[in-house]
Amino acid sequence: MTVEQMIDEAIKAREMAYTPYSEFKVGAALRTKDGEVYHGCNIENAAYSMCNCAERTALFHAYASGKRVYDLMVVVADTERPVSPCGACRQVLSELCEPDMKVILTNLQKEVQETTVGALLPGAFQSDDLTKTK
Ligand SMILES: O=c1ccn([C@H]2C[C@H](O)[C@@H](CO)O2)c(=O)[nH]1
Ligand SMILES: [Zn+2]
Repeated sequence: MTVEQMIDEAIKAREMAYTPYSEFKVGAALRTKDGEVYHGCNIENAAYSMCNCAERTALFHAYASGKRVYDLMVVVADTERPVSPCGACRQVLSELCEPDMKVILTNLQKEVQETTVGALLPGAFQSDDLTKTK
């Protein structure tokens, strides 16, 4: 699937969002190395801290389906500039995706900002940071 098709997939995924509190819909499309596409949308909750972002929905869907290697995520929202992923999603992406994986941030006008997982969160907390002194 091309980048242009992936953007359209993320736009379609956005329509599935459940956002009664923020009314801010976000969509994500994650392409696996073997060419499959997993969709995500944000899903909110009356207990606000339980809201799950589109990026994590897509990644957890792919991971739970047994897919482990990804080469592109597209994220879209109805924003003036390409949408900016939150810190929690940057952290989760840095755990489960390669640092050089491409991430395309966009909006409904299809203005594109291209970045990578590593560039989104330099200095991410990683498993080797769990090493204790004794
Ligand atoms: O990159 C982003 C930014 C925000 N949200 C969601 C979380 C919440 O449901 C709403 C407002 O923050 O948008 C995402 O899904 N992805
Ligand atoms: Zn997020």
